[in-house]
Amino acid sequence: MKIDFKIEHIDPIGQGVFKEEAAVTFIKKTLPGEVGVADVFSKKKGVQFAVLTEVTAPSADRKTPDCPHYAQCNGCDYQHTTYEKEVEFKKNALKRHMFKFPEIDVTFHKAKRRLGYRNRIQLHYDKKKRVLGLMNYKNEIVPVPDCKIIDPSVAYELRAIYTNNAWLRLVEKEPAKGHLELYSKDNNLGGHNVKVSVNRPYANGGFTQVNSEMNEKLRHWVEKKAAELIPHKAVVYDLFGGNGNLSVKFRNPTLVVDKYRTTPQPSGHQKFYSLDLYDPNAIKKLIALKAEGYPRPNWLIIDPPRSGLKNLNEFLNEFKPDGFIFIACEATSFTRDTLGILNNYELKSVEIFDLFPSTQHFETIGIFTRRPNNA
Ligand SMILES: C[S@@+](CC[C@H](N)C(=O)[O-])C[C@H]1O[C@@H](n2cnc3c(N)ncnc32)[C@H](O)[C@@H]1O
Repeated sequence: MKIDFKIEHIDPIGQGVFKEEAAVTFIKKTLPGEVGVADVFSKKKGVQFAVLTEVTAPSADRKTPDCPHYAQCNGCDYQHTTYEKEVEFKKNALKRHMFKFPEIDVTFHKAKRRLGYRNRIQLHYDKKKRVLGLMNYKNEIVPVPDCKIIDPSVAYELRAIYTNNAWLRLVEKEPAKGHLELYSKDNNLGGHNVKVSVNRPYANGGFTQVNSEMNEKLRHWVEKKAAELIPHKAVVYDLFGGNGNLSVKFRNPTLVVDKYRTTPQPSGHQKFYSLDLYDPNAIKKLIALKAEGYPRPNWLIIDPPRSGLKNLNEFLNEFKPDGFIFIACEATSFTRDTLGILNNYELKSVEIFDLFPSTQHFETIGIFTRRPNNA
């Protein structure tokens, strides 16, 4: 069904929002004030999603995307405007989304590079259709041989596996449909050590941040904040800590907890513990560690996957940390998980780290400290 739209604003996941009395429609790759035509592909109780077909009155902020696949591919969301505008839309979307929180300024940490930063890409394949690429909104595979957000070494390998459908050889003995992942072992730091894995779990070998340059910036920022806020001898639990990335530069004794025990970086102050933090008994298991000589935490670093940590309040009620740093990959899980704890914890600052420029994603980081009445 075709509809005429006029966009009001951009939401936290990069979609243009068009409001009418009967329905709210979300349309990607549009800009505030733009008028045009879109095709509705999903509709449920006054909420619908549409794909852009024509912009009849473009915004002055619209520009030609750098990537030739942008119109078809679902991987990027902001290449139709400048990076300055992307930054503004992301910041405004978060502020609008946090309307129930105390008025607090949001500090935005921009990326130096908007393109050529990702050190990995995961592609879907279908052998029968001889197609390899990223999914579009209809779950069809769109070939992306010239993807512009991956780093040059991954881009080089990507073009090589597309040339004469070379990828078909890689999946010869594999199921008819599946996925490939190309990843730079040098973490986009200028090397050419790109590996391809076929039908292995995503981030095979353990989670690492896809944007090494911005990850470095984030790590330094967390280190600086920890030095300012966390007393020297305080114990830190780095929950959803992966390989200890965020707490690696701390001086505090730190327990890194993650379900998928990865290769820890050698670092004297960190200990590693493998635990499913979504397990209903996770808190009990953490408490039991005391008997094994792990002191209870005074501060928490919490960096969950997109699904967030719905029972954050249970962790806080049990450990009563003096404070915690919450790092959310989704603004929606940030507000959902932390809104209910504001009686006991004060939100001191909110930052955005743009680890995923050109796309809808960004990291939202809140620092919370315990209120004096929450003994
Ligand atoms: C956003 S990453 C953050 C990792 C780490 N803080 C970093 O900066 O590299 C989320 C982490 O959660 C871990 N994870 C996913 N599900 C989990 C679970 N159920 N219990 C514990 N950890 C989990 C993943 O292995 C991953 O390391």
